[in-house]
Amino acid sequence: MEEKSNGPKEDGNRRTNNNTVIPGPTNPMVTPLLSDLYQFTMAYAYWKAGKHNERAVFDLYFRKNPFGGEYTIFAGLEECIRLIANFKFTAEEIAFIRSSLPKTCEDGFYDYLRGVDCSDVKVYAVPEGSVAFPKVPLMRVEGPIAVVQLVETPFLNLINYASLVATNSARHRFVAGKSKVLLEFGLRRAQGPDGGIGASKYSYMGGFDATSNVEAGRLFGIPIKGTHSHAFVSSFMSLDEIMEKSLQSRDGSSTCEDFVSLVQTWLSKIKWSHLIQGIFGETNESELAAFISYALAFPNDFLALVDTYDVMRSGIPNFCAVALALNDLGYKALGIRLDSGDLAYLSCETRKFFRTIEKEFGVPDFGKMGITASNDLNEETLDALNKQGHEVDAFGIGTYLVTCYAQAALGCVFKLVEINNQPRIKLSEDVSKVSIPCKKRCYRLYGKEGYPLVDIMTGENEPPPKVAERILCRHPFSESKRAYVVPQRVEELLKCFWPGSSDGAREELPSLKEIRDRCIQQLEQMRPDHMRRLNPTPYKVSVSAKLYDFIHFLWLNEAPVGELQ
Ligand SMILES: Nc1ncnc2c1ncn2[C@@H]1O[C@H](COP(=O)(O)OP(=O)(O)OP(=O)(O)O)[C@@H](O)[C@H]1O
Ligand SMILES: O=P(O)(O)OC[C@H]1O[C@H](OP(=O)(O)OP(=O)(O)O)[C@H](O)[C@@H]1O
Ligand SMILES: O=C(O)c1cccnc1
Ligand SMILES: [Mg+2]
Repeated sequence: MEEKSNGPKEDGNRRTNNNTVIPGPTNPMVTPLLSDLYQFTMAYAYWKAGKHNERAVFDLYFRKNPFGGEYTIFAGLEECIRLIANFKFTAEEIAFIRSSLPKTCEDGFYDYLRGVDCSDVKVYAVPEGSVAFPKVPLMRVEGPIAVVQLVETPFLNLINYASLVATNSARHRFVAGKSKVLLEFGLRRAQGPDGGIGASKYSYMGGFDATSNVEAGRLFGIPIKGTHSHAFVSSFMSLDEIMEKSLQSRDGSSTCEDFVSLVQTWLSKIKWSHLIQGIFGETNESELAAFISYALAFPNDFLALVDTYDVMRSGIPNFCAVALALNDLGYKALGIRLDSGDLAYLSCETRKFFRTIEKEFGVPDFGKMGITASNDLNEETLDALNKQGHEVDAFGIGTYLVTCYAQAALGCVFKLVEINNQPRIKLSEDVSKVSIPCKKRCYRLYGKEGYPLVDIMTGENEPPPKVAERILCRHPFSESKRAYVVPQRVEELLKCFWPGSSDGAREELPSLKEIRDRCIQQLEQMRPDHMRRLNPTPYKVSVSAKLYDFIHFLWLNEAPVGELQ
């Protein structure tokens, strides 16, 4: 009989050497089989050649920042650590691999796979939520070559979209400005369930405030927020539909028996008021019925979608009538949502209307009523709205954010940089695709004004850059590009997040909120010219003089000399 399961622990979660439990990946589809077939065929060929336990070092990095920008947010690390902490093939998985590889593959390989885990693997990484730059390793994965290659594909899968959408979120936040509320509304348009969950998690990490995705709220503790849809408004036909018309005052001291009449009285007062007279005539009654019903359901959280029929002639006056009636009973309405039309113009007109109400009826703060806008928003439309001037307090953003419409993928790669202590290089006609060999250390050097100046990679055994000591930073491939830097602060970038079963210390996995705070803090400390949307200044990524010389020595060594006939 086949053994039932050889998973790590009865509860499926792996206990680490410092005895904390690291749960499995959030998505149960993330298993050791969530990899490319070629990782398994190579594993077999390594095993057959007796090479499978050779010690390899791989770097995971990207070559170019996304969205035409000059920075990237690193995200997805925790899910990678969850995968390797629990990396173990089940009997069923091994049976499937056996059925998928050629019959000629020897049984010993499957015995080997049965014993594979990541206790001999080490993962060094930049903390999740960090601002990161091209070519600098986001992760360095060391271990037996066959095992490390098996995790290449899931690691890239877990990092690429996560980092792309976190960066997209940070870019939307940058344009919207700190004071605006950003709501992620993308679940319905996301690339499947995992795309939707990932979008909510990593948009929050990148600086969004909340999501409409309830499951993401449950899984990650992200604040969940929402309004209502046009369907709710158009489902009502008339005020006669409202059967239960009473509403208790907020403090419970009295009850308004006919809230509908109270609203109608207010609508009439608004219509004939001195400052508003003539702006609107008859509003849409079915819309009013929808608003009243929503207010009766949520007197403390009343919010209305005002663009189903006509924003200024119906939605806004109807909303104000309900909000004023609620105000009589001690409740404070939250505001409105605009989902079509010219959002700059409509938000300004709406604000004027609210201020007029405040003045006319002496209701404090009515002019500050919340205005949410949505409808195919993206970086460009946010920028256009800013330039025109608008009165929106919160933006609901879906499709463009979660699908990363402006750029399909980040393009992180996983490259072998060392095997059995021998540095390896991958050459290319395209210099930007030449890999940087060696097991490396990476540092961020900060200048006098507190901004990061340059990232520098050195060989593993080189002495680290020191504060107040001049160091030569060289472009990895361009001979003439170099600069001396005297750092005021030196930050080592790669930290050990998975020491395997070795005694090394392991960085704790921070909460999502802590990662988000780190991300926001890191973005704030960047020099503004790296962050601007139009022609941002590239951030410098460099290597030490010693590593530079070694790269070029290896390059010459590995590149065949051409022959001219
Ligand atoms: N002031 C503005 N400046 C720039 N873009 C805007 C402005 N206001 C709205 N937009 C954007 O313009 C687009 C308008 O979409 P569209 O032309 O489909 O009209 P709509 O308002 O959605 O109409 P509909 O009533 O059919 O829903 C949206 O992407 C929206 O984000
Ligand atoms: O526009 P997005 O950035 O994707 O944000 C989410 C959108 O989803 C909802 O409506 P939906 O698009 O389903 O219908 P509608 O366009 O007809 O309002 C909502 O009203 C937003 O407009
Ligand atoms: O709550 C909302 O307003 C919402 C949620 C998802 C998509 N569009 C809007
Ligand atoms: Mg839409």
